[in-house]
Amino acid sequence: MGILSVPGAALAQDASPAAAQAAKAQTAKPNVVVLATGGTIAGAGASTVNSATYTAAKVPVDKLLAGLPELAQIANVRGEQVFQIASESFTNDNLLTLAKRVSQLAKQSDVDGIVITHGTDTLAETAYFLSLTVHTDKPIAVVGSMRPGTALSADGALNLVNAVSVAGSKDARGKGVFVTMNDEINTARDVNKDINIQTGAFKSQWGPLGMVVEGKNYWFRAPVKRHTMNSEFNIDNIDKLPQVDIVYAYGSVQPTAVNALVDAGAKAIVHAGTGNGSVADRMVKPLQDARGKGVLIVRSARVPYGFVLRNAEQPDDKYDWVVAHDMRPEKARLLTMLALTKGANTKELQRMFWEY
Ligand SMILES: NC(=O)C[C@H](N)C(=O)O
Repeated sequence: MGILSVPGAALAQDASPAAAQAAKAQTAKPNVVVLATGGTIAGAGASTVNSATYTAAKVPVDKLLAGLPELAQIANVRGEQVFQIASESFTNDNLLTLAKRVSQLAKQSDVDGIVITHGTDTLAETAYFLSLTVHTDKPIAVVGSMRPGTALSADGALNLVNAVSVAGSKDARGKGVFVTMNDEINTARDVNKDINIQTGAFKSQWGPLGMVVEGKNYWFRAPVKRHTMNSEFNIDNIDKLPQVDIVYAYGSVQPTAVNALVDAGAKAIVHAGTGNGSVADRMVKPLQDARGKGVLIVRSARVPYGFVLRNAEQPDDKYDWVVAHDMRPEKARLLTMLALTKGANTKELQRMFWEY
C-alpha cells in the first residue's frame, strides 16, 4: 500500500492536535438520523410479483436500515420509529409531532442531516410542511417508495441510500427540504406525486434541483422561495393547527360541501377549481357568504400544472378572496393553516402565497 493511500498520511508532516482534528473531521462520516413513519417503503407483499398489492407500514426502521449495509459507507445512521402508518392516514397531529422531532434533532450538534421515510401518498405535503416550519440549514430529505421491498425492482433501497447521501452532504446545506426519489432531488415546495403506479412518480413542474448518482449530488438549480431558516413559521411555537378544508369542483357541483364545512367550523376553505381556478356560478354566492362569516376563501386549481392568476376568472379583490398561485389544493391548505396560526388576514395570506 502506498503512503498516499493511508488515511491521515498528511498528519506525518504536521502532528499538532488542531491538524489531527481537522484531518479527522475531513474523513469523518456525517451523522444522519432516519425518522420512520411507515408507508410502502416499509411495506411487504406476499410475493415478488406484488408491486401494487401489499400491506404498507409493516417493516420496522431497524430492519430497514439493517438490510442496507451500503448506508454505513455514507454516514453514521441511526433510526427512530416515529409512526408506522400509511401516509393517506396522516393527520395534522402527525405533522406537528414529526416536525417538532425534526426541529429538535436539527438543533443537536451530533446530527448533520435528517431523513424521513414516508408513504408517498401525502409525502409531498409533509415535505412542504417541514420546509415551512423547521428552522435549520441542515439538509432534510423525505423519501418513500412506490414498490414494497419484497417486490421485483423495489425502489426503496436506492431511494433511501440517496436520501441519506443528500442529508449527509455539506453541499445540500441551506437548500431546504428535499424529496429524493427515482434518482432526482426535488425541492419540497414544488414536488408532487403525479403518477400512482410507477417509480418515477414525483415531479416538480419547475424541474428538479438535481440528481444523485452513485452517492454524489449533481445540482442544477436552487430554490428561490422562502423556506426553513427564512420562514416566518416556526414549529417550536405551533401546538395546534386550525381547521382548513378543501372543496373540489366538478360539473354539476352543488354548495352542499361548502355549507357543511362552514357549519363544521372551517376557518378557511380551499376551492380546488376547474381550469384556472374557475368557480361555478352557483358556487360564488355560497363562497361569498362563507367569506362574510369570516372564513378565508383560497382559489386553487384541480389542474395539476400552471398557476392561478389573481382577478382572472373571478374578481378576487372585490370578493376578498386569495389565490393559491401554483400550490395544489392540498399544499395550499397547509400554508393557509400556518398563516391562520399567525392570525393572517387575506392580504397577508396572499403575500405568503407569493413568497413560499
Ligand atoms: N407508495 C406508498 O407509499 C403508498 C401508500 N399508500 C402510502 O402513502 O403510505
